[in-house]
Amino acid sequence: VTVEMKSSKVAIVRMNRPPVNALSKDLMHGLRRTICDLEDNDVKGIVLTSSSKVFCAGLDLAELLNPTQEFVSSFWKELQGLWITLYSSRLVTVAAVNGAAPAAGCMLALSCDYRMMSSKNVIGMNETKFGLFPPPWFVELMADTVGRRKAEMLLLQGTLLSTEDALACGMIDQIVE
Ligand SMILES: CCCCC/C=C\C/C=C\C=C\CC(=O)SCCNC(=O)CCNC(=O)[C@H](O)C(C)(C)COP(=O)(O)OP(=O)(O)OC[C@H]1O[C@@H](n2cnc3c(N)ncnc32)[C@H](O)[C@@H]1OP(=O)(O)O
Repeated sequence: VTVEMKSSKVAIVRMNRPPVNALSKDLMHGLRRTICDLEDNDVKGIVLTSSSKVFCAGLDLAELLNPTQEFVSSFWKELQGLWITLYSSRLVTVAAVNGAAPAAGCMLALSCDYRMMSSKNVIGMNETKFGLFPPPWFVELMADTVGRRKAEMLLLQGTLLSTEDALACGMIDQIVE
């Protein structure tokens, strides 16, 4: 995770884990630590973005291949901790979604106060496409953002929306070129 101060009050927080910013336990820990440190340093707002062409590919599936029970438990704790920290942060949080944002990548964006996204990208929770259903707090984030019925349809079908469709249903707030 890298931090660039745009002024004394606003920080650009970039996920920097090539190639796709898959959320490993370490990346989630780094993001949470960074947000907490900025909160402690009188910063007012952050822009969460990526230093590569993918915003965030969701959970690191490689790390979740044959994990120990202990690892799964600590991974899960880190994921919940990151979500709680970002969602409940006192900072004004803006997601600058500058690449694909599937699954937990979408969760990160929806946990922010405002979402801008570049065109020709995709965002959504596609978990059902690989036989899983998103955790309840992902579901609530989606329902709070686009409405319960729309969320139900998107989640059941594991839809990844284009930038334009995401704007149309309120999943994002602005398209930025
Ligand atoms: C703690 C226990 C948890 C258990 C879970 C149980 C319950 C919860 C239920 C579900 C929760 C799920 C949340 C998730 O986030 S799951 C992750 C879902 N993510 C995806 O489906 C995205 C998959 N990736 C893509 O679609 C594309 O890679 C992407 C559009 C992001 C980028 O495309 P691009 O063409 O640029 O790059 P690729 O060539 O496809 O990939 C490059 C490289 O990166 C690897 N990779 C991609 N995504 C992941 C990933 N999520 N985790 C790990 N690695 C990933 C890909 O394999 C390539 O590797 P290599 O071939 O170059 O070695």
